[in-house]
Amino acid sequence: MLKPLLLCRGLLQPHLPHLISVVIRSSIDLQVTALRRTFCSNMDSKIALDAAKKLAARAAVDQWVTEETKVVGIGSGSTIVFVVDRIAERVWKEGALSDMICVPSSYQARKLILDHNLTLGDLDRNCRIDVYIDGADEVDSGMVLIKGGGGCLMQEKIVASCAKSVIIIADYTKKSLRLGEQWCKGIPIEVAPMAYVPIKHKIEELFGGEAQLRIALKKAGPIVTDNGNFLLDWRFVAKREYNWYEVNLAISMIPGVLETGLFVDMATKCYFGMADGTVKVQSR
Ligand SMILES: O=C[C@H](O)[C@H](O)[C@H](O)COP(=O)(O)O
Repeated sequence: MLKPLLLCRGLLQPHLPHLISVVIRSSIDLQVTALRRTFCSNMDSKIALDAAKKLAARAAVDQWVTEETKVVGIGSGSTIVFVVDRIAERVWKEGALSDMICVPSSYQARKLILDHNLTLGDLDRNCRIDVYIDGADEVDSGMVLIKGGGGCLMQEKIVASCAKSVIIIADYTKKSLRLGEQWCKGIPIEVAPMAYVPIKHKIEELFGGEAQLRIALKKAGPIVTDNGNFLLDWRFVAKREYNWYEVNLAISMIPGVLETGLFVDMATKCYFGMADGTVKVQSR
């Protein structure tokens, strides 16, 4: 029994370095193929999602930004980029909307407006907004929104509150029946930095779940919003029935809370770009 084994070892020994390198190489090849596949499927889904966002943005702008629109509020995030692109196309290629003013809801929105050579406004001079357009992280069947996934919510809510109509644009992954079905990162809450610990405990005591300070990826420490504040992401209890109007009110009343990412009774219509190339419109 031992003899054939020893014989086999003796035969294999000179080839061992080559065999080891073949095994390592094929394992690396397998990993590279797996990575390439993940990258390609991520790219595919990014392309599909961007196409859906673009569809929704175009439909919303074409329907809501007309010659009668004098002031438009510009939201923040990745979807709003397609909105500003379409507005700029209408202004610069189609010669439309010549005296329309854009009011930003964030540093990013301000930059988008300036980069597209659109007219920049502000709430001091333009506090009556015809239409506010923005993205959302999730929209439930009652059109309650979660916003702030990208760190912007306070200025968004302020600008939206000055608008006659609030139009939400999103890809199909944002549409859900209940909050938390699609968006699992929690409800963002903007808080005064000195108060984030007591606020965290109060929210958890009142409504369960866990509120976590949002930590920056490329900076040691927390994310700081455009307004110099911190963000808590409150992961609520998925199975619990919440009355979002009351939850929003109660959290807003906690000293140090500056704004919540819960937008209740604000959206007029939501435009969802769907995977099949259509646009679904949801009304309140
Ligand atoms: O903080 C960001 C804003 O509330 C965005 O509007 C929201 O996160 C949706 O962003 P996106 O269009 O990138 O999905």
